[in-house]
Amino acid sequence: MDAPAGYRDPAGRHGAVVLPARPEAIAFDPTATVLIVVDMQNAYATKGGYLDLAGFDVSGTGPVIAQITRAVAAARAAGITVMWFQNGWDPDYVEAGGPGSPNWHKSNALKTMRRRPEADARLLAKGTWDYALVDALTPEPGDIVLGKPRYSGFYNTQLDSLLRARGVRTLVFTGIATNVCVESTLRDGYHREYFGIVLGDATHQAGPPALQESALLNIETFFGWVSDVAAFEAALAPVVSRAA
Ligand SMILES: NC(=O)N/C=C\C(=O)O
Repeated sequence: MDAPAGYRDPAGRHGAVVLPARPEAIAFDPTATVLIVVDMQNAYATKGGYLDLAGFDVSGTGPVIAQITRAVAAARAAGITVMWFQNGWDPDYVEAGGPGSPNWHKSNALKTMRRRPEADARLLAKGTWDYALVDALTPEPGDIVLGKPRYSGFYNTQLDSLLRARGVRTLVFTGIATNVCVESTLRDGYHREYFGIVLGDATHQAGPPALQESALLNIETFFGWVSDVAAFEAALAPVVSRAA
């Protein structure tokens, strides 16, 4: 949907499109927006990957992959940069931190490897199948692929510089897990003055379904906006047809 004449996005710019969302519609300028695909790695979305081995249900991730495919296509057609996050560490797990790091104690990947020695040195290690993006989702030239060592994409990465250098103000999120890396990154973005939007049907939780609901409710209440893929496609349609 095009914005009403003279409409400015929340940062005061013209040229915005308006996305129906909860708790209210949000305007964004496609030229100042990135679509972020969070951690769509085998670890999080494929049976036999980390989450599955750690006992989380990944049976619902197929539809999420399909929705992300649609969101990525819509973003590309509208000229929106697509960023792919990959969560994990070097093969020696130096970046994971040792017992002096809370990550060593809380990461269910590290805990699973300690509990299940047969999985050792496989989970979330760069260069492994577990770390790789799922086959169905492939970055293209012009996309940005960013590794990250903790839940938030802002922590110890170049994300903020990459966004600021491109004049980005709005982050549209898809991926896994809604309640962990999506929410952590969106919250960190909020504190850095980025507008965060989650396409809820292109995300999946780690844990019981109630966590999906509560993460989205928390985000829409305190940190950002929640919409869906069909609304994102429809909002961008005029931009795409102008570009064609
Ligand atoms: N990508 C994520 O949201 N990760 C969630 C849990 C983990 O990495 O242990």
